[in-house]
Amino acid sequence: METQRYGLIGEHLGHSFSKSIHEQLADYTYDLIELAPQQLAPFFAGRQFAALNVTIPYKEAVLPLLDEVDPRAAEIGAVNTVVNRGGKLTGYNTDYDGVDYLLHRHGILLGGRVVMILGTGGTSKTCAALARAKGAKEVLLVSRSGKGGALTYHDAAMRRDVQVLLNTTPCGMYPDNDGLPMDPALFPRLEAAADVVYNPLQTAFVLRALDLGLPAAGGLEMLVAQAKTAAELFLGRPLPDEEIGRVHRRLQAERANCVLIAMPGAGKTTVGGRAARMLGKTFVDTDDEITAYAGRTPAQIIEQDGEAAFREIESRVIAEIAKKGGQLIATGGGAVTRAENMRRLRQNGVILFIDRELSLLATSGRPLSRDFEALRQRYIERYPLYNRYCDLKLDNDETIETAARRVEEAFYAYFGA
Ligand SMILES: Nc1ncnc2c1ncn2[C@@H]1O[C@H](COP(=O)(O)OP(=O)(O)O)[C@@H](O)[C@H]1O
Ligand SMILES: O=C(O)C1=C[C@@H](OP(=O)(O)O)[C@@H](O)[C@H](O)C1
Ligand SMILES: [Mg+2]
Repeated sequence: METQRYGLIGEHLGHSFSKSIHEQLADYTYDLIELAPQQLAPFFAGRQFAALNVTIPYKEAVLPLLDEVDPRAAEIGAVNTVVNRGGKLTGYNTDYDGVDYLLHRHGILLGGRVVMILGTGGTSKTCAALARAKGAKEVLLVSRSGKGGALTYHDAAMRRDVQVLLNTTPCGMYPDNDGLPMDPALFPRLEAAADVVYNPLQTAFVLRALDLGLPAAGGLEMLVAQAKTAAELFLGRPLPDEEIGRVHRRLQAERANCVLIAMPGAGKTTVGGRAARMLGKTFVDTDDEITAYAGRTPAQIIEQDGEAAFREIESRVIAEIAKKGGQLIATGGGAVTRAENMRRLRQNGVILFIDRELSLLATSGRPLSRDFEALRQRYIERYPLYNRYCDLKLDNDETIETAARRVEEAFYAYFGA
């Protein structure tokens, strides 16, 4: 019975999406199997599994424990998939297929290009093998130490000819969400960038490249694509390529935050609470979180310490909230006044502007909306910001229920889920 077991081995698997992905792709049960380093060899010797995925820190360590290694995995020197066929263990590297899919999907070409790869670990080797196979003009590796033929970050920044930039380091990964391994803007000939990090959904690195108008992609599609190839090896039969898109869209809709922006009194809190229930998301109101953090309401902070002090606290609180996924976030009306807030909220979120006419905006309990002229002035200042930062815009000009339904529909439509 035990040899029917499927799953993922690694040291710490708490946050892994692999169980959800595999169980959407196939009908086996997929276990997350945490192993301490000394458990690895006995686990393999026992052979009590049908097939496995392997993650950090065991992708290289499993090599000597296998009977056979697929030539590509051997070339890369890392295995992420093991299949047990009648007691004989064969290792594969489907991360390669995952990166290949990701780049192809986003139209990122490596052939004839100068490709720079940040990091020198297992995924870096996978990307380098792919770049060579695609006929890259040059493959540059970058590491902090600059050992083993890699460039240091300092020297890497001098290379004006880089055309494709790939991040394989954990820089920018949760909870280091502000981390930027390298600024894509340093490279005048850059055509595209990709990041293998998938939490957040769009790293600071990916967002920076997108802001430069370049094609750029985060690692979630790669994760799904490598799982699809692994599932094919597990099952011994092909799965349709469309499965990758289907699972990816669902996973995105599940993980992404739905972020509401709008003028104070436009209905972010009220509509958001209802839309959160419809979307099955955790409702988070940044003003409530500020109250919990500071022990005073936003109105009290503004009255006692002024608006600037409030904005500081608001940014700190938003930075923490924005790191997590699966939430509906109702912001305060002034969140858009700081670009850093919106940059952080974008990492995991889709931004929805729920527009409500100036004359309909609620004003009670809002110190900044006390006199109409002040409110009108803010409306004029902020209206372009809500438009600039939103991915989607909808009107809150009927009932609260209707607005909530519009939020739900727009959010799913955004992901095609
Ligand atoms: N479509 C709507 N119809 C009627 N009242 C609404 C509508 N949208 C919002 N409101 C009301 O406006 C007030 C302000 O809403 P709130 O959610 O607190 O706004 P915000 O969080 O954007 O400041 C609440 O009393 C809410 O019930
Ligand atoms: O617009 C603003 O500057 C503010 C809006 C309020 O939130 P709501 O938009 O939910 O009213 C609250 O964050 C604070 O009073 C400041
Ligand atoms: Mg509110």
